Amino acid sequence: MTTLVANDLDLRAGKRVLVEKLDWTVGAGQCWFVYGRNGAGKTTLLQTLAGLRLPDGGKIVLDGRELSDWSPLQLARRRAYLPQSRQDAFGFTVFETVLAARFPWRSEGMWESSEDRDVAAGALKRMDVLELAERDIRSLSGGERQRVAIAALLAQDTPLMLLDEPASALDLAHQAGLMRTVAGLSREENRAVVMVVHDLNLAWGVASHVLLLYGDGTWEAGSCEEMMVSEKLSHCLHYPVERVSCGNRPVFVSF
Ligand SMILES: Nc1ncnc2c1ncn2[C@@H]1O[C@H](COP(=O)(O)OP(=O)(O)OP(=O)(O)O)[C@@H](O)[C@H]1O
Repeated sequence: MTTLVANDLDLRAGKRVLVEKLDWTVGAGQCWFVYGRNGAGKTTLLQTLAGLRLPDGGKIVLDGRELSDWSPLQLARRRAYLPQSRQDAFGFTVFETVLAARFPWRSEGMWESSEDRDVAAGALKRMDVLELAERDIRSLSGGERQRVAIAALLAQDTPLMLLDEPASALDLAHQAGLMRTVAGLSREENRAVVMVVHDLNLAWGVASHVLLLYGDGTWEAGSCEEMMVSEKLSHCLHYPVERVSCGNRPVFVSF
């Protein structure tokens, strides 16, 4: 059962305080959405949670051990991180790209096992890109490339998943499919998920919790029901957001 704890966490960028004294726990089976306007510090937070950047104060503890005490290999088996953007310098195939995410699990030598190949193929299928397996990664559209990147994250098969704007390049149907996948990962597979998304309507029904970053160091964290209310969202996004009812679910609108 994985647990990620931010303890008195400070994040800064130059002279700006992005996050101050964040005390926050992400548990197995929880799905956290992180909201904030551009520059609020969402990516900085995810990079810090992934262990790719040191905190400016406080600490992050994963499964009882401070993040900086984990070896890169141990960490790669515990958490997967989807960055906001990526560049492909080499002409690997889609399948090779996803297979590379299995590297932390290769027990002996450099060669992948049949299990690694099965997991990679399963992740590609789950993201609806299996038919692209033999294509040069550089030939994909933006949305296809994004789905392959998410497949690589799934293939890494970690109890903690950190995703930075995974839905940004996806069409409506694939956004919905991604949200179903994420909901399944947290609810059925008991993974801990932290996700940055700008679309408020994608969160409902998928997120169990929401972290609001107000951009001046302050923050609020709580259940989806508590956090996703007009007043808090409008304050967080510096733009009026109305929560209205549509059938039996709320919809978030702004003009
Ligand atoms: N090396 C740096 N020096 C100064 N400022 C920086 C540096 N790196 C990041 N920043 C600033 O830190 C702030 C937070 O950046 P971050 O990428 O975390 O924001 P974000 O909430 O993810 O934004 P977006 O929604 O645009 O992706 C931004 O204002 C950014 O310009």
